[in-house]
Amino acid sequence: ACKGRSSFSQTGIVCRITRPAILVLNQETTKLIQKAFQRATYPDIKGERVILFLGKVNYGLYNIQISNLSISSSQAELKKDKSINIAIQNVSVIFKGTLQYEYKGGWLLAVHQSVDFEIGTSLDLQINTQLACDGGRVQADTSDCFLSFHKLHLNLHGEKQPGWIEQLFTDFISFTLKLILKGQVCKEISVLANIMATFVQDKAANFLTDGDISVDISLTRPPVIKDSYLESHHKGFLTYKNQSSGFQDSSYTPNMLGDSRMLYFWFSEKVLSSLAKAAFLDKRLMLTLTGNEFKALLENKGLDTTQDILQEIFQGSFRDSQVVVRSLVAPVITCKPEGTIVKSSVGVEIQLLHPDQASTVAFSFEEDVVTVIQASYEEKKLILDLSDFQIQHKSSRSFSTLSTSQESIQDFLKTLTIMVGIPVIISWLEPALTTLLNSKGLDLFDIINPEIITKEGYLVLQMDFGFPQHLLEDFLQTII
Ligand SMILES: CCc1cc(Oc2ccnc(N(Cc3cccc(OC(F)(F)C(F)F)c3)C[C@@H](O)C(F)(F)F)n2)ccc1Cl
Repeated sequence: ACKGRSSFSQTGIVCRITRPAILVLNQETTKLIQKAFQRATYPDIKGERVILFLGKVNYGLYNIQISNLSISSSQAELKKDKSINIAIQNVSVIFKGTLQYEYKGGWLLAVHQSVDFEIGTSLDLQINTQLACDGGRVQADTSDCFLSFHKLHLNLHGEKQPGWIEQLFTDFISFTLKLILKGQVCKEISVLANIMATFVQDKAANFLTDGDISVDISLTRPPVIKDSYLESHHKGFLTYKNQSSGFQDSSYTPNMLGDSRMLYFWFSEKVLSSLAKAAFLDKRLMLTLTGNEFKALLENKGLDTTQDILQEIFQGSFRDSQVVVRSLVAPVITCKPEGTIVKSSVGVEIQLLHPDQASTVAFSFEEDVVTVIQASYEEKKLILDLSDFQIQHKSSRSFSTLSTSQESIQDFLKTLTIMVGIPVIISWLEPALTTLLNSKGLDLFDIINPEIITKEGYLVLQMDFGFPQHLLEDFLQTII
């Protein structure tokens, strides 16, 4: 994935992160930069110089460590078709270590000194991050990384040291130290950036996997960076029991998403349909009600449970029976401005339970159902509203003679499907999907005013968010 031509045609999902989101995410940049400084290792700096009147002096700065680090502020901005530029001001660091030097004094005199030092520095950092695609995964390239030093000041402990040390530090050591700092800190930043990219990729992949069902989120092209947003394009193919099924979808265009909300997710209806298909194949689209639950549902919809037809089907007792509702085919999902349209064929079986005998089917019927659903997400719960429906009676079979006429049976079943069938399926789906999303940790995110919008052929999730502290803590744990 990703090598060569940009294949819009394979894109099933697009994630767009806009400038307002970058500003929120930037709040935590300083923590990551601190981590980079702390992780960096600072090698010893050794050398020898000929010093006037002293001859050849061997010196070395050993065990250089950070003793104090503070960062004042950072800015992040998007550079169209180029990079995410992060500028960090006034990083002030204090390094400590031991300076050792020796030289041959007069003909016998050899001087060997070791003195603790502190080096105070203050610098600015500029990281121009480019996003690329590497084997279908997001890769962050932070090689365009540089430091500019405001000050570099050596402070030697103990009694007054000879002036030539200060000179040596100013002329030479500070130059070497700057090189080392730039090399080590920029290397750590690159390491952290790629650990972060991997972390998000893996978290995202986990988010879109449940049991044998998963969505292939490999990139179909390198992430795109514009002035007001950046976005990644993903296949969105379904993988069920390791069988991947693709689709051709060339419908995404950038103007389908805005840039006023922080986060946008674009889903092709084909992705939704293939998820429904996987759920069907995975035998998830069925639910069983006890006779009493069914009776209670009828009652709270005001249906008369004593009418003949029910008495005949249930043979007088709801108690020893159960109602199995299931999808007979993979539902087909399409998106329209009115909502998400779900076309499916529903089978209902009324089974009589006999003590220590197999249950028998007393009655069964099938209906072709088309429903228009509007989804929303409030208080960390998914809400599915039925905005329209169509029912086509397909067939019904009774395993005992019914006195009621075929005509009125069909009417009754239609009413049953409308009044009970569809509502019970929706009120089962809502918590089931909410539970699934929360099992992935969605409820941990601070999602602000999420909107679920359907248009011709696609669905858009758009939202603002509070910084996912839990995610950063998770991430910082993964890096020692
Ligand atoms: C879970 C959201 C999601 C991630 C996808 O895959 C990836 C893979 C790599 N990077 C991304 N980015 C988008 C993104 C935005 C918000 C959250 C998020 O994941 C997460 F942080 F919530 C994770 F913990 F689940 C991922 C980033 C990509 O757009 C960029 F910026 F790197 F180019 N998405 C594909 C679809 C969906 Cl719905």
